[in-house]
Amino acid sequence: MTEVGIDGIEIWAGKLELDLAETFAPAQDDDPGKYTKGLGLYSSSLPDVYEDIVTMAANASKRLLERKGLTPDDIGRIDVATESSFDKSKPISTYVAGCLEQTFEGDFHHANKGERKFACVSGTQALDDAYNWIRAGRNRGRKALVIATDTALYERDDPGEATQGAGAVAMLIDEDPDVTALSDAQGFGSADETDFLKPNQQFPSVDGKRSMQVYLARMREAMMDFERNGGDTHPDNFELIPFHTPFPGMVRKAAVLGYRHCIRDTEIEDELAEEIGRQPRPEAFDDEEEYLDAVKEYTEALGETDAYADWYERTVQPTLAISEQVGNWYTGSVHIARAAGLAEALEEGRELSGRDLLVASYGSGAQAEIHAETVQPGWEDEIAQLNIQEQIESREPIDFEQYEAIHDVHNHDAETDMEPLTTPEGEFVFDGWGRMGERKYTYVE
Ligand SMILES: CC(C)(COP(=O)([O-])OP(=O)([O-])OC[C@H]1O[C@@H](n2cnc3c(N)ncnc32)[C@H](O)[C@@H]1OP(=O)([O-])[O-])[C@@H](O)C(=O)NCCC(=O)NCCSC(=O)C[C@@](C)(O)CC(=O)[O-]
Repeated sequence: MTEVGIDGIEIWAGKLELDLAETFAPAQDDDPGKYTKGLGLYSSSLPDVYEDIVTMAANASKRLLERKGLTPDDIGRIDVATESSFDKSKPISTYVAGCLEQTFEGDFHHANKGERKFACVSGTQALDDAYNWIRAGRNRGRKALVIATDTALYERDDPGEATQGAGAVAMLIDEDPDVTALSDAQGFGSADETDFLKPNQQFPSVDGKRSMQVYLARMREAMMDFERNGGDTHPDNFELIPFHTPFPGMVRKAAVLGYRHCIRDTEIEDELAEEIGRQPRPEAFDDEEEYLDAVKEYTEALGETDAYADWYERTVQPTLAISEQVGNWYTGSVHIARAAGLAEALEEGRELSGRDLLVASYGSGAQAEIHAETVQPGWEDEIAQLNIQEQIESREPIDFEQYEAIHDVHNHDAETDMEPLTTPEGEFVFDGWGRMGERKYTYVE
């Protein structure tokens, strides 16, 4: 059967840079180590005055379509995943198509457009929808444009403020893809949770500590479902494991638990037995608390082993290279983790073609999804085109006062007037309001 998957990726980062250790930590009276060592974050990317989820999505998409030599006629679907939508009826994909039609010949009038919502996991769900549409043979030779775009802002002084970020990831989904082919096997872990939600409000209500527990619980469920579904989870069989990355510290916590789960009853557990013993099994304990204490002790010891450190260094650490500089991009987060991992692998000259990735997506509320992807022969050329590191380096650093003002600019309830801090060039910009309250966009040469 023809492979279906990601044929191209482009990333657009918000143009402003808030340095967490140098600028944010002192203003919050915090030790910088909380951000850099604890959360694993160095800076956040934030949108300038003229940027929003539409401009970032349209700018990433324009670059992707141009690079792939495509016209609107080649696109049969535009799916946008976001949890920062400003419109409860008109999907963001229509705004994005409107932008692109300003610069491309033709239009997207025959493309099916929509918007996906399930917190951060909706980026992966949109990918899934596109995959299923092509697999069902309803695409008539056309490709799907899947975009994950968010401005992840929290209420000022919410603990989540440290993890903010803004950016978009545009992905082209097609037959015979150049980057990765998606597998059919999937695992889900899904439950009605109230850990992070936005009931008719722009900024989330968050129970941060609980959200971390829910993330871990749903990931575990998804992993077990994936295994029941025939999915292979032997840790040595994956070159990279991109996780949803609200902040790298969260992934550090998930990775050691995942590794413990996946080495159980494998030769890796046997080889480590001499050093740290075998994993505690519940049947060996009369008391659940004693069992859980033993598991905690084993996990801490496992995290200190060379076997774990080598595995983490090879499969997980490379996926964090973008997130640690840009923060949480919600729906785009796991997709920048994939791109970061592939970009690091390319730089190191790793041969990944034909090898597998295990992709672990998550959205609060809450649902985790796990699937495998196989890296395709064209991945090196595709990944070499990414310019996200240049974007990160050329962001405009902002001081705390500017940060406070820019947070207000993007706060739907605040009235503020601020001059942009950067000058747009060759990109779509927000250009004021239309007669029905719609946002308007224009292309700046
Ligand atoms: C995550 C919290 C709760 C943390 O906020 P907090 O409570 O202010 O931070 P903390 O005090 O727990 O410190 C964070 C870590 O830094 C350490 N630390 C402290 N000081 C230092 C120091 N000097 N030197 C070194 N380390 C230091 C500290 O020990 C801790 O590490 P841990 O104990 O957890 O390993 C907050 O940022 C938050 O509420 N974030 C938003 C929610 C979130 O990101 N949850 C993640 C899971 S849910 C998810 O991923 C879904 C999401 C959020 O993306 C939304 C969606 O799906 O739509």
